[in-house]
Amino acid sequence: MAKHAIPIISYDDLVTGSIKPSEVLDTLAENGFFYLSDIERAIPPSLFKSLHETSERYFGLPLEAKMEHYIGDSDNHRGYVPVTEQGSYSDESVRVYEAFDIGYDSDPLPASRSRGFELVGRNRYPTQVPGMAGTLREYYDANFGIARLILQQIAIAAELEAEHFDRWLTRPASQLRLIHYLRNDILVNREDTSMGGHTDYELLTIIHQSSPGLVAYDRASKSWHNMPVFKNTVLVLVGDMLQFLTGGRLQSLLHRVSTTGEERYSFPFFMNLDFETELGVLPFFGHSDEKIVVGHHLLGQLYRDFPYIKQRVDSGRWPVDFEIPASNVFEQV
Ligand SMILES: O=C(O)CCC(=O)C(=O)O
Ligand SMILES: [Fe+2]
Repeated sequence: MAKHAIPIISYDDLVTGSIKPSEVLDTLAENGFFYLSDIERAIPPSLFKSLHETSERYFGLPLEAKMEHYIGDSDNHRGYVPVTEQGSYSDESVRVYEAFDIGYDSDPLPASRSRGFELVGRNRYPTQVPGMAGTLREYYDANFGIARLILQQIAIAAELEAEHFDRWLTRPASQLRLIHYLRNDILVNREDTSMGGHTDYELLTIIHQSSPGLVAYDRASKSWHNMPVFKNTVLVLVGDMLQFLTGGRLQSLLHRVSTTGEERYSFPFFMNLDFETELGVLPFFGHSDEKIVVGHHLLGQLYRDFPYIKQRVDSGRWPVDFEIPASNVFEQV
C-alpha cells in the first residue's frame, strides 16, 4: 500500500481470505487505522438507516425521559450519558455531546465472583422508541462479528490459532455508544474540541460517523488529519490493548473530534475482552514480563471520563483493588 494513501481494506477480502493476515497487521502498524469498505454483507444499508432513525428519535426525547435510564443509576455502565456528565479533558472545557451506551448482554456475575465494578450484566433499553432494542442488538452483534474477524487476522499474523482470543470473549467489556453532538455556537472561537484528544482503551474500535468530524494524529508526520466519511465503510482504529499485546508494533490511534457547530452522530463500537483478562505481550512481538488487566485499564480511564464512576470509586462503593492512574500511559504523542 502506497504511503500516505488512505488505507482501505475490503470486508469481502477479509471474509474470503484474499488479503493476507500479515497485510492487515502491517496496515494497522503503518497507520494506526484503516477503512473497512464493502461492509454491506455485515451491516446492510437498512441497518445503518434504522440506527440513524433510532438515534434521532431517542435523542429527540425530553431530557426527563432520557434520564429514566441515566448511566449513573446503572450497576454495569449502561444507559444515558447527559451533556453534564463531563470528564476531565483539558481541551474539552465545554461539552456538547450526549450518549447512550450498551454493552455485552449477559447474566450478571454471581455474587461470589463479583466485586461490583466489572461492568457485566444486562442492557437497558428505553421503551419510548419502538424497535430501539432490536436495532441496537443487531448493530452491536454485527460490529462484534467484524471485530472478531479482525482479531482472528491479527492472531494468525502473530502465528497463533485464529480463535486465540475467543477464550476471553465470554462476557467482554465491549461497548457500543450512540453519540449525539448538539448543534451549537458556543465552541466557535474557542480552543476546545467537540471531544478531547484521546486513545481508545480497548483492543480496537469500529466507528461509523454520520458526517466528518473525527480527526486523527499521524505520529510519523506529527500532524492531525481529518478522517473523511465513505458510504458503506467503517473505520477501524487501533486501541490501547492492541498496542500492549503487540509490544508497541501497533500503536493506539490518538484522535479527537473537531468543532463544526453542526449536529452530528457517531457510533463507535469498542471491542474488548473479558474484564479480568490478564494480558502479556504476544511472543511473536518479543519478550516482556509486563502484564495488564484489560478491565483495570478500562476502569482506570473511565474514572477520568465519568464523574459518577469517580464518585463510586472515591466513596468506596466500588472497592477497586488496583491503582487508578493519573493519566493514560498509552496516550503519548
Ligand atoms: O465522534 C466520533 O467520531 C469519535 C468518538 C470517540 O472517539 C470516542 O467515543 O471514543
Ligand atoms: Fe475515541
